[in-house]
Amino acid sequence: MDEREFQTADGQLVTAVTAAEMREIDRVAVEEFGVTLLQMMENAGRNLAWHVRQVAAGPIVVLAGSGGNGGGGLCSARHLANRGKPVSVVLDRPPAQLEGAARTQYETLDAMGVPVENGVGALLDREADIVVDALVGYGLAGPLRGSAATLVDAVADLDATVVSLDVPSGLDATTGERPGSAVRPDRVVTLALPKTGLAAHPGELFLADIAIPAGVFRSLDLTYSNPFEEYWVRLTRLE
Ligand SMILES: NC(=O)C1=CN([C@@H]2O[C@H](COP(=O)(O)OP(=O)(O)OC[C@H]3O[C@@H](n4cnc5c(N)ncnc54)[C@H](O)[C@@H]3O)[C@@H](O)[C@H]2O)[C@@H](O)CC1
Ligand SMILES: [K+]
Repeated sequence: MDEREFQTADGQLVTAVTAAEMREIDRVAVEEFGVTLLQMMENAGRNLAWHVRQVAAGPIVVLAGSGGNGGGGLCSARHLANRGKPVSVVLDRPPAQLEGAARTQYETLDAMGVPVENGVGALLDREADIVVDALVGYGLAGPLRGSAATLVDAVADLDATVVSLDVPSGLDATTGERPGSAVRPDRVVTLALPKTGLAAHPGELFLADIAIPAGVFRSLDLTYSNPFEEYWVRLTRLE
């Protein structure tokens, strides 16, 4: 497989990475370049919110897990609420079980009065023109389980436009396999570099800038030149 799996509209090649490589990029960004997770997440959430606003008007439901992916989704809910968009959140677990960055994002939403509930009943109770899928990203371990799986199965029965953050929840970011239930989104907003598992994604794919310095990629021997004129760029599979 050609590691430069994707290209921008003007033909620039963009290297795709595995989950392990992306985890290492994140680690080096934080530990060696001093970029914090919350800084990257703010860029992820702001970019994601912009894309959500492009796909439709109407009620938005953000599905969020407890990891970095969920944190990015929760951050996008803040940006959407700040613009007066009708947004609510459904978590895959009770808020008391959130930790770290996802907890930080949740507490801000709670202070803002953005509705946050958990479980599939909360999703089915809501009108959703747009579903933001931020349950699981490259941290997927095995087939989707529990409440995340139930939520993903319920999304398949909704007549809503679905935007996934980074990778569709349930999809293996490296191989593209679906070991169990998985979201089938209309649009994916992937972060920093596309993931190898997105090669077969049939919908729209956008790459969002989370402001990782080029030196991070180069220190890991990845071919990289900044593809961003704005804060995101459309990608297509390299034929
Ligand atoms: N630079 C970074 O590190 C950033 C990462 N971000 C996002 O964070 C993600 C990586 O974060 P994490 O490493 O925390 O991992 P994830 O958030 O991708 O996955 C961890 C979460 O998924 C759940 N999970 C994993 N496997 C599951 C399964 N089989 N069934 C049900 N639930 C399952 C875990 O319980 C946990 O809630 C990326 O995909 C990216 O979208 C962004 O939010 C911003 C910046
Ligand atoms: K996701």
